[in-house]
Amino acid sequence: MAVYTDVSDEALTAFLRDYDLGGLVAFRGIAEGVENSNFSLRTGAGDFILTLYEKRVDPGELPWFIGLMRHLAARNVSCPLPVAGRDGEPLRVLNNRPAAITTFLPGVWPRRVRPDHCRPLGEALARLHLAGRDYPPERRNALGPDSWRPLLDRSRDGGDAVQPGLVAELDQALDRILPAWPRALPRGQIHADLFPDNVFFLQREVSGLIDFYFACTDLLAYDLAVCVNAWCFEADGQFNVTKARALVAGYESVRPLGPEERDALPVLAQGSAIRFALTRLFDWLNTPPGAMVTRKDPMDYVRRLRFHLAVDGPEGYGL
Ligand SMILES: Nc1ncnc2c1ncn2[C@@H]1O[C@H](COP(=O)(O)OP(=O)(O)O)[C@@H](O)[C@H]1O
Ligand SMILES: N[C@@H](CCOP(=O)(O)O)C(=O)O
Repeated sequence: MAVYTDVSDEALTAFLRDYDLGGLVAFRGIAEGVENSNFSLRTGAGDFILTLYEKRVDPGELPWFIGLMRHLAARNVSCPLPVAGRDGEPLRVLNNRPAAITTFLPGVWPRRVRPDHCRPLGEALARLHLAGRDYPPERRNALGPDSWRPLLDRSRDGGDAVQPGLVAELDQALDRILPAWPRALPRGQIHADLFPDNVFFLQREVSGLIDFYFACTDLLAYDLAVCVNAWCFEADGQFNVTKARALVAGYESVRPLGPEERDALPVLAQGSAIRFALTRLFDWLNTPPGAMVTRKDPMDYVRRLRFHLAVDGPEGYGL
């Protein structure tokens, strides 16, 4: 997480009076992350995470996210469990922001992804998809294909300063991706942002999945394509086929892909790459000065996009 909104000790102490968590013991902002303000919190009852929801989270949708995390946790997916206040309500307001306390998950996210992270990741992703099947409420993917051109429009003015010709390149990619986008693949609840910094490991096994605030109801195989992008490229931009094979094998050991899902992987990976290129580009141009946040380079995802646009079929991913 980042910290966009500061919280004073006094405000936090008053906030905690609505919970049965004992007194405040320690509290600090977490610099990692991009979207919301997060704090690590220790009280008499143990360790927790305090989240203040920021710009991209619609407060009206928070009950959907809270409900999904509760649903998944009840089905043995290790994810943050929202903690209710004394009135039974997990969602409150702090410093004029919607806020929630969730359980702290043990584990460490991989700073350097190895092939042996990818199989357990694939298994965990597929388990999440299966556990989400009986969570009935739907949430539209606000960062799905219909949002990509409008998102690019919002970066049209500054985009070419990041790299000359970038806006035209992204326009052309959208001209190709949008008409080819598959609409009839299996759908369900997806995480939609399962990057390494959202997956904790302990002793080579996945110990926790965090950051469900992009989760939505969309194509299950799109979630796998997000992971191909986030886990299967090296720092120098090279695609690592061994990681991709391990990721897909782990996924299929729990939920086999249909042939139409495999065939769609290239376009799903193109779409996922442009989605992250576009949000990173927007943030690159619009992050408020002084925010405790590290901007992410949109070009990392433009380079992945170029790779996927050159792939013909699932064979390009070693499948
Ligand atoms: N439930 C949790 N348990 C342990 N650490 C957490 C938890 N939630 C968040 N964190 C810490 O906060 C960091 C950023 O969280 P994240 O949800 O990715 O933020 P953002 O939504 O801003 O991207 C994580 O890398 C981790 O260090
Ligand atoms: N994963 C996204 C940014 C969202 O940040 P997260 O910390 O919520 O995962 C990216 O890398 O562009």
